[in-house]
Amino acid sequence: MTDQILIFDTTLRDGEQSPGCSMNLEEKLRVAAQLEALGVDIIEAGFAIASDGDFEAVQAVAQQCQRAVVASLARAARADIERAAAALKVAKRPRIHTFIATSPLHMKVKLNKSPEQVLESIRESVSLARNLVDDVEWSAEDATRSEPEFLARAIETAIRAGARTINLPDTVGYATPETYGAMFRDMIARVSNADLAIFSTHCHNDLGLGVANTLAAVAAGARQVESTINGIGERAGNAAVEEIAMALKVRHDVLPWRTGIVSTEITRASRLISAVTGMHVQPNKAIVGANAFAHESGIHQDGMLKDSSTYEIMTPESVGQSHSSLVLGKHSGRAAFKDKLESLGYQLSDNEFQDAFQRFKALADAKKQVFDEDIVALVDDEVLRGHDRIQVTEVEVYCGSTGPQRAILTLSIDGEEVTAATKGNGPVDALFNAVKKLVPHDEATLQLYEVSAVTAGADAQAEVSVVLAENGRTVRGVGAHNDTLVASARAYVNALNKLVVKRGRSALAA
Ligand SMILES: CC(=O)SCCNC(=O)CCNC(=O)[C@H](O)C(C)(C)COP(=O)(O)OP(=O)(O)OC[C@H]1O[C@@H](n2cnc3c(N)ncnc32)[C@H](O)[C@@H]1OP(=O)(O)O
Ligand SMILES: CC(C)C(=O)C(=O)O
Repeated sequence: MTDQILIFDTTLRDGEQSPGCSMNLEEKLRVAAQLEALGVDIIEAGFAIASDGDFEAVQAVAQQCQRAVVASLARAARADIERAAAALKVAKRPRIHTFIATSPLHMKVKLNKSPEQVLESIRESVSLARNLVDDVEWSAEDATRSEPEFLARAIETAIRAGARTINLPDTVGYATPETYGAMFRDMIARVSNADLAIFSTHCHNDLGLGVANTLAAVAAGARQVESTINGIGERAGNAAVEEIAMALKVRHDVLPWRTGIVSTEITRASRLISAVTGMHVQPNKAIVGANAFAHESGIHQDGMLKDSSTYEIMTPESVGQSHSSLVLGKHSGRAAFKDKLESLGYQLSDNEFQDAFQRFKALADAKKQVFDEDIVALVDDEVLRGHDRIQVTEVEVYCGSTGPQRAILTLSIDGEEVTAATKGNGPVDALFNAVKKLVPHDEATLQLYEVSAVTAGADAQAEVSVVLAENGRTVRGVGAHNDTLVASARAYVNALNKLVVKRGRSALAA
């Protein structure tokens, strides 16, 4: 038995059955082009009878595809099969994929047919399809809830009628790896003409087992797998092609099968599907999630900096991503912080580094994500005020709709702490009055007070600029903090320090 697994991509058919994921013709053509670049073997382009739009899409994809087989789905009904054949007329390699349910529940309740009538439908539909195209796939819908005895008879009938691919879907995601693998082993052994067909998997993710079930079926002899990009599909979705392909690649030691998937095209395919369907990939999704190659915790980041194989079982490049990322947050340690500072062009002394790290940890505690701009603001702020004689130690502000607003400010002046409580017309005014009370500078006037956010988000750091003028001297102070008022106090005091320097080294008062 070959070790090559055919990849049947049904993003354009079952994937499109995800609520809200309809794609227009132009989008389907772009997706089909990317699926060919990705190296899938069969593209299920749609369900030709479903609508004129679906017919046109199947036809256009069939016309465009150069290498992949193009399939259309069809019920066990003459009109469906003839419509599929018509849409596929222009295909280089057409396939009709016809299906009917084989479980007692579906046959009785949904189809209102006896098992014998279903067998007759299989005979008729597959024969008709075979008269129209050479390549016919037959699916036993709800195979995993079908009686094994009857399922085997149905498969035998489909193969005898000319189907060369037999798909045994877990339509409602009910199987487990053990039961799904056992079903394939059982059918391949039991069906007398099984050797004439390729057996195929089609797994839904209702219990989150789609990929595990697919791999179990491959181990049991399936040689085609049906899946979708990003795992989109009816209800909880289908098995994700990128997960299957990478599992086979990364764990080839225990999963000794190959696919034609060009893994470096995976990320491009995933992003295209997200863009055209508007269905975003969850960040922690395997292979293609935004966090799949992102590391936040210090111990992992330290390991990654020493050797990426400590915490990555595949490289981001192997799935088409440019690099891993070390995301700075409250779990990060010194190694990652130092690496980030170096990449931003900073060379700090040991003391400066330790101070900056303390402040980074405090910021990370208060903020969900620390961006590069935050680090720049934080370090610049630290370096700027490192030698200031007047430092902001503590800020407390009481504000609200009923004034006057009040501030309690503690400054350290040449190492000595002093505190003042003041009122003002607004919290910033109250704060600046406190500075004036602690370090009188009556001749200085505030020329500018400006606040901007360092990054996006309600928890962004504020960067404040203050310009003070005194007797023809103008100085600008800046301050950054995730509390705008603390940033304001720092900016004002930074400007004041510069004024003191301009006055002459020892003169705190004008
Ligand atoms: C497991 C799967 O994913 S199967 C694919 C599911 N995908 C889709 O259904 C998307 C496209 N579907 C459609 O556009 C429409 O359902 C159509 C055009 C196929 C059919 O539309 P309608 O004729 O209005 O029928 P409707 O959808 O209401 O009901 C389905 C009919 O198909 C019958 N049917 C279901 N499966 C099959 C089958 N494999 N073979 C034959 N008949 C079937 C049902 O018994 C029902 O027949 P009834 O009307 O005599 O009771
Ligand atoms: C039509 C078949 C292949 C299907 O989509 C399913 O059973 O889930």
